[in-house]
Amino acid sequence: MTEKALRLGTRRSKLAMAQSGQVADAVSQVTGRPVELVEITTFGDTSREHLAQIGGTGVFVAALRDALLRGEVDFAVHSLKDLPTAEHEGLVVAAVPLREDPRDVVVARDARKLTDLPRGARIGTGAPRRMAQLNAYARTHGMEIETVPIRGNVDTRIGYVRSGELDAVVLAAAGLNRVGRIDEVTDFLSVDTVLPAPGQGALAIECTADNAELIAALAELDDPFTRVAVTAERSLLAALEAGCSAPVGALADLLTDGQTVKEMRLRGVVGTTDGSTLVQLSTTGPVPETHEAALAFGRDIATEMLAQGAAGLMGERAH
Ligand SMILES: NCc1[nH]cc(CCC(=O)O)c1CC(=O)O
Repeated sequence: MTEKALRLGTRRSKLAMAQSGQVADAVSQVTGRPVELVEITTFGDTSREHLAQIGGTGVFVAALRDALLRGEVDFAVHSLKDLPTAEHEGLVVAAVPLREDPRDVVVARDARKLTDLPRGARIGTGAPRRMAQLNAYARTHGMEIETVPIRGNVDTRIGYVRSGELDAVVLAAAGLNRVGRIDEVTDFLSVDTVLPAPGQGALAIECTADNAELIAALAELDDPFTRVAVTAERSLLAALEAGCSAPVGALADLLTDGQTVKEMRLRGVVGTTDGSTLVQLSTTGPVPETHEAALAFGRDIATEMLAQGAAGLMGERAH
């Protein structure tokens, strides 16, 4: 006798299907139940407009959440960096699994690294955060680059390089890993060069708040430090009142002394897309032991960033 399958709501994109498939296997293991993928089309999948022009956060997320709240699916998997920072009534993030590589990477023609792209190289990215930091890096390293706004799935974006239309594109390592194309990376960008988006590389497994049994089972897939880190990063983002398409980077990591964990470091950056101005900050402190403490960690650095003029740099975010 087989138990009733759990329904996992997922977008249809290759990346969403890959990460949903991986989570489905893990959930099947901890619950002992089969997991069935239910495809849901989102506004983000059908809109031809640039994400930055759509403006609002979470365009990919809304349809999945509607399906959860209507009871059409039992849980959903989101890329944490695409999840709005505000909590959603009636839903809970039941697990944040261990984060994978948070870095941004370059896929360039002729196996080039960022530093050996030709003068005037055209680099594709739709993210103001990436534009701001790439342009800032170019300015301070005597490079001439042109950032070109693009969007689309991994295949489309890498396609611009293969067709010769662009010299390089910048993507998240985690996404390429999940769709099995990490071998095409020609440069892993140091987070000192490009700080990733808050939550990049991490997933959120969400279900309805009344599903106690599933919440308890999913808790086994939670990685406590990843959750603390992304909570602090997202709190920074929220305190800057910036959305997912804002030019904000943030990354929390652990500072260790040999084997002993000493402190948590949280780095944040915000800038203008032309890279002429960046506000960058880094703070360290005791690893937060509560959700509240993780939120405060992010809020505090955001306050400092605002004091250094961060707000004025985000005026361009809406359109
Ligand atoms: N912006 C879209 C997006 N949302 C999540 C990922 C994959 C990486 C992740 O889960 O953090 C990507 C692709 C990318 O930025 O290259």
